[in-house]
Amino acid sequence: MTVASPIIVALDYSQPDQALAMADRLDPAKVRVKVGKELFTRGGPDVVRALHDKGFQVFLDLKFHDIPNTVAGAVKAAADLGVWMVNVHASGGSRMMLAAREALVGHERPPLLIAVTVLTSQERADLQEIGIDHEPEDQVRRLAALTRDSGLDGVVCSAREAAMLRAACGDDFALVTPGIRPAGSAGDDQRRVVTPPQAREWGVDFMVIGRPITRAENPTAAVDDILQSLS
Ligand SMILES: O=c1ccn([C@@H]2O[C@H](COP(=O)(O)O)[C@@H](O)[C@H]2O)c(=O)[nH]1
Repeated sequence: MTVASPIIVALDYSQPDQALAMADRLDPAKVRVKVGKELFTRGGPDVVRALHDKGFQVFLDLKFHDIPNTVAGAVKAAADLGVWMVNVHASGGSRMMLAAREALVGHERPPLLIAVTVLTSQERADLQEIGIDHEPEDQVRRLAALTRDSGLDGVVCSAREAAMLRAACGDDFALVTPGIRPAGSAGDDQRRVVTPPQAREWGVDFMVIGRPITRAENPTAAVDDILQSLS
């Protein structure tokens, strides 16, 4: 299935049935879906298989961050599950990312392998309390360069950093951006937020969108409205 749209819907549910019911209201020709920590911990690989059976490409967002050997094994397991994209934390360092990359060499259908830079829920004060004394943008720049030099396919960042990273890392480096909020919608726990049209203008490849779609009265219409705002 070729999906032209940049939207990845975050299926953050406590019950696999709820996630699959939401998937039934979405069109795999219009969106991809994301399985994160809560849903995967509840539903395991079966929920990913069920989404594949419904025709969706799946971003497995487990943000692996561990010693190189452990992360390599986890990334290989994700590839064996047939996911479209998987991620690690760039702050795990280059040896960890190189091991993850290496784990996919020769795989029949390797997923895109990307790394999280600075969570979109974090701002300067959050970095400061863990000993990082500079702006999120500077930390994102540093971790994106490490990710690119480790041979990964792209990063998770805020769309606020997309134009800078596009210039620094080139056109083939995937920019995957959560923290997307249509104008007027609640920011929730996100801090570095951007509207869909602005994200598009700043050059993102994929927009991860959860609550503005999954908690909308009509999720199908919410997707169509966002797509319309991008056309
Ligand atoms: O930096 C990051 C990395 C991942 N996420 C994930 O994206 C979605 C966003 O959901 P919303 O409901 O649209 O806020 C969520 O699953 C996060 O785990 C992120 O937000 N920021």
